[in-house]
Amino acid sequence: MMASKQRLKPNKLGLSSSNAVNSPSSSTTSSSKPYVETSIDGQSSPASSSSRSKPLHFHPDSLPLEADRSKENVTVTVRFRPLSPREIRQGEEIAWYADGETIVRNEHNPSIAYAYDRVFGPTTTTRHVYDVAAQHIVNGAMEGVNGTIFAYGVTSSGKTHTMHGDQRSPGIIPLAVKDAFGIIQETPNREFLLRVSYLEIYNEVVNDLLNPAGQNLRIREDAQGTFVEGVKEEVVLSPAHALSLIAAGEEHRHVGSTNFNIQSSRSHTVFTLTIESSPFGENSEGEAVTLSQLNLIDLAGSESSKVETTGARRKEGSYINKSLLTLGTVISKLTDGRATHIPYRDSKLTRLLQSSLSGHGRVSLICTVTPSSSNSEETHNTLKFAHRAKHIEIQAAQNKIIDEKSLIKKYQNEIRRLKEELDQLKRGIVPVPQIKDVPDNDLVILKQKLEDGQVKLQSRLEQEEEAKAALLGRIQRLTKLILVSTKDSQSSRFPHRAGPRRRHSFGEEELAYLPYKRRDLMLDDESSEVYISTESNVETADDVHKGEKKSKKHGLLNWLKPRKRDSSMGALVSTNDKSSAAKSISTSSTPQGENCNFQTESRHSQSLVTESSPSADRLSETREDRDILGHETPLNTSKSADQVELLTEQHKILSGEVALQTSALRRISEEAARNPQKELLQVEIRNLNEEIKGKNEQIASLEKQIADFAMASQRKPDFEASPYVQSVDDLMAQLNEKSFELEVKAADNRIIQEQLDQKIQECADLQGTVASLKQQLSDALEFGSSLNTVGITSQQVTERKSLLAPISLDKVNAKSSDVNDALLSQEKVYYLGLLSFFLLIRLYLIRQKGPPSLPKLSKNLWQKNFDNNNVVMTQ
Ligand SMILES: Nc1ncnc2c1ncn2[C@@H]1O[C@H](COP(=O)(O)OP(=O)(O)OP(=O)(O)O)[C@@H](O)[C@H]1O
Repeated sequence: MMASKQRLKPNKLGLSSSNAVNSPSSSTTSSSKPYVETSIDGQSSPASSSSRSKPLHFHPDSLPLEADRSKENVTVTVRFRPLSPREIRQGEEIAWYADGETIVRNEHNPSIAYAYDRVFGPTTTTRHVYDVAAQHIVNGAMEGVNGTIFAYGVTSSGKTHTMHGDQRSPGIIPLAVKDAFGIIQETPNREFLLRVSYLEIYNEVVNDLLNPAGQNLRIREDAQGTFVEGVKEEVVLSPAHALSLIAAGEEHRHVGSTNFNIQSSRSHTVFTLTIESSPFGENSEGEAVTLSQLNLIDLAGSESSKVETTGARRKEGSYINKSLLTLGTVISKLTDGRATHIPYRDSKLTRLLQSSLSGHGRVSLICTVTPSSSNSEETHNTLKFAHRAKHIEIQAAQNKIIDEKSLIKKYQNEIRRLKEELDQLKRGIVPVPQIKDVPDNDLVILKQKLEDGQVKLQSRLEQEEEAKAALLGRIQRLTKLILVSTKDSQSSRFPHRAGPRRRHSFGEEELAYLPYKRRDLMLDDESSEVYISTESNVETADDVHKGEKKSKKHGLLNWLKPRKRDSSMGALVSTNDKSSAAKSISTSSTPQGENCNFQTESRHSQSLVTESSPSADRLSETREDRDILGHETPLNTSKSADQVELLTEQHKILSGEVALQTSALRRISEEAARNPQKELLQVEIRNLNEEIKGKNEQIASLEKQIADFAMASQRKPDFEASPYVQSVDDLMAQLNEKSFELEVKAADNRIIQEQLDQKIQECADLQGTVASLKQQLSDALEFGSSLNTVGITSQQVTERKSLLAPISLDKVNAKSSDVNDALLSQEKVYYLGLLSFFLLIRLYLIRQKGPPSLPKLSKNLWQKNFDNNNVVMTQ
């Protein structure tokens, strides 16, 4: 309908539609053609004001570090959507139409017309809109120039369709994300770090869509402009990764049903891609970093007072209208040379867009409009808004580099520092002193030394291994975040991306993050096919389908390899080395991915990597895998850990996908329950169920692989080849040898020790005997007084006592043989003394009583003997 309308109304100015542009440069120059028709508000058309836009080419090497400012205007385009089934049924007429490529004209009053950089009719595909209205902004952002693209229009005019799109027609956001990664792929001489944030402004409150805890965030300002404090930023590694984050964020976005749109956006969303890049390769150290932001904004739609809303919807609507009104005022003031105060602070939206609107980056405004007569007034307001915006001048400049703010610099520095630490650690492994030189005479000391050495060595090795593993892990994690092209910068045929860029079709896993059919659920939308009936849309669907077919099982999740490892991390594999086929693991996380089984791939055709075919993507994956699995790389020490990390990463992503699809399934099932007649929903449910099943199978397979890796790495340590391991091996051999010698000597030692123990025991026994004898002696001495009578003086007793003085156990222990000798001689003396003592007592008793049987003669003789004996004893 609209298409035919457009044909019926040829361009009055003869602007041929063959001028259709495919490049941003032509898009901005297209409006330089004179167009003097006066618009309804009496202003001259803004068409000519954009002529200062310059074509953009990406020459990373020639990027000036200082700002290269040139004046240009906001790119303003208008996109018509087709009449909706409801509007058709209600017999709505067309009130506005696209007259050629740059003019919007009023059907009822043809003199009312506005010119823009480009006007897209209802049959135009989002891809085409992207090429004209967005690609140059994305290019600029990748060069270091901030960019903002936003869709503005009344409710249900097609903003979300344009910015997000669905699986059949991906929107500006997924296309921009895809393009950003495509640019990295084709820029081998720079390395990039990409991170994303996603927030919404709902009822004048800023919420973080990537972090449900981040509610009511504050907008702050610093030298670089306004920013949201505490918003979560995620480093992204692939288009699918970024899109999965958006999809997850969308789950938290406020949407609600209105009279016009069953899924109307009730909040403005801002998706920000922060891009850092620095030269890559030799001698790039210390080079400057560019940092820029690409803001992709899906505004909530302004609502006409005719819309019957109540309660929460009305409140939301008034917040939405107020913020859009402020946006309009800000834009008016910006274009009014006399305005002194720009009311950015009057709404969160304008406050957030302050840097962009005040001319510090490129801006593309895509105004979505409906042709229907019932919305004629709102459409006219949108057109006037777009008209005003066209006058905003911008001075886009490449961002100055602020090192402290640059994450890529921080990571690069940290990687460098960690590598130095790692080198130091490697150098620090010195062989332990040669224990052969230790004299053998002191067995105990030797044994002690060896034991100490063994313990120390063991703990030192453990510590060093832990430190090394931690360092390597950190280096790898950081390195993975920095993206570089899989192209060889030396051999690249296009060292500086010039000419038309290849177009990357969407792989299935990227599409998986887009709604199957996002918002074709307009009220009374009976035939969802109405919107895809135009030839261009069919073409898109075909494109996508072809893309799907081509990239089936060869998704682009790991489309780019993370930064190549440099020599200290492990040399890059020679991609031309056909001889060494490497075992590779599929890193695809496509729903129909190949279960990550090992497969052999020859490492040929580096050039293929530069092609856009999914197989090329596949090759880049393979190359990454080789780096990780790398039989060639000295990073063997961590390959298993890497693989497990990779598989775990895939596991996480797949689990995320399953969670998302499960929630989509829930929503669609609810919808199907409400509309049982809609067969399409049933088909969708079946498809989703199958996909979820397939992914669950993949998850199970990944889990198995992770477990297998864990077991394999336990069985086979990876340290075999390193010099570190060799020195450890030498030490262990030495240690074993010495341990054996020690065993032998320890056995001898044990025997000697046993003998010694025996002697000590004997001495102890003797000492016991001595003690008991001493006791007896002291008992006997209690008879001291009576001893005097037999002629033994106390001095004599003392002398004898000293003869029997206690024998120190310590002395015995120190010199056991001497002690034994001494004891023996002391024993003799002691026993003699004792014997004499008993004899004396006996004599004394005999003398007192006399033996009853002794004859007198004998008695005298005994007395004589006693006297003699007494003389002997006293002498
Ligand atoms: N160019 C288009 N081609 C086909 N269908 C479109 C187009 N633009 C919008 N639609 C359809 O129109 C409906 C409303 O679009 P959409 O939800 O994108 O509007 P919106 O401006 O974002 O609305 P709101 O402000 O209420 O969120 C959707 O069903 C969408 O699929």
